[in-house]
Amino acid sequence: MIKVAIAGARGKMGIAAVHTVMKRNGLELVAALDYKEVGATLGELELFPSDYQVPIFTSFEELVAQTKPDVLIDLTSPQSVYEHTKQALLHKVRPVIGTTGFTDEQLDELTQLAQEQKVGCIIAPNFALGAVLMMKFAKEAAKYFDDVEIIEMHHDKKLDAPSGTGVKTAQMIAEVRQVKVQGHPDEHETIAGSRGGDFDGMRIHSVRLPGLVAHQQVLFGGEGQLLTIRHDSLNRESFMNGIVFCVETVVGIEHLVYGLENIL
Ligand SMILES: NC(=O)C1=CN([C@@H]2O[C@H](COP(=O)(O)OP(=O)(O)OC[C@H]3O[C@@H](n4cnc5c(N)ncnc54)[C@H](OP(=O)(O)O)[C@@H]3O)[C@@H](O)[C@H]2O)C=CC1
Ligand SMILES: O=C(O)C1=N[C@H](C(=O)O)C[C@H](O)C1
Repeated sequence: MIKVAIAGARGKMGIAAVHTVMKRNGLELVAALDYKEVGATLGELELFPSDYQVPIFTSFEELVAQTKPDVLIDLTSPQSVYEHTKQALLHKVRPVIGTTGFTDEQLDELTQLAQEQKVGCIIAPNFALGAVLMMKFAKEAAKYFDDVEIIEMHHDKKLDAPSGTGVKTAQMIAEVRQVKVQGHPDEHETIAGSRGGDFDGMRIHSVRLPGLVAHQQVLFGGEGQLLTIRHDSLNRESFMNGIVFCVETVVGIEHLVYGLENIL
């Protein structure tokens, strides 16, 4: 039995993850980590059935001492995720991280820490299988098309831009594409930001609208042709198989993995 703790259990992703872990054979939800006092157990919150007698902690040290989790799933916010991941690694609790918004420096530090601690850690900018395939296909296409624009579209409650998936897509493409400044060399923005974020000359555009969940198009342009690779997550269930896969995988590794494409 893998003992799991969840940070962010009250959130959109957290609620779905709590139900997923509670129902999954071989996983046991032993604790929730919150930053404010919201109740003694998840079952006391209106969000969950009353028989979800999972204790809620605001102190990670107490959570570890009392419930001894094997894995911490983090689905919180860009502000808290780095510290949660670091604390988990220091306590030898394996992090499975869905929260996005890491800086490159933070990823480097956590990679090093996981190595030193010999503790498995998975940071997955996107848990949905289709999104991982979209990124892989985009990397393949970029070998042949070096003009590319990424359009990521999310619900309007999202805190970080560009999305973790948008950044990861650009990073994967950059592994096979030379830096190239796109568009007209003399182009000029009459409204700042019109051409999107610049990643090695690729442009990333972030759309935020109520009604959206998580969507991305990667557009490649060539002489007389366009190639569009698109993925849509229509609900948060689309991420749950990936979370379970990561929890079951992270207990068998001793280093940090950034991106599901490296372990699928
Ligand atoms: N990797 C993937 O496949 C996916 C990743 N995500 C990412 O997951 C994260 C969460 O997304 P989502 O569920 O939509 O966001 P929500 O805002 O719905 O949920 C986040 C939850 O975390 C809580 N929270 C904030 N800070 C802390 C903290 N320090 N400790 C414990 N809980 C905390 C919030 O509480 P409160 O509101 O009271 O502050 C909230 O309940 C985002 O970074 C998002 O980008 C989302 C979907 C898929
Ligand atoms: O905030 C979200 O919703 C999502 N966040 C992740 C990201 O930033 O890429 C994954 C998915 O796109 C949903």
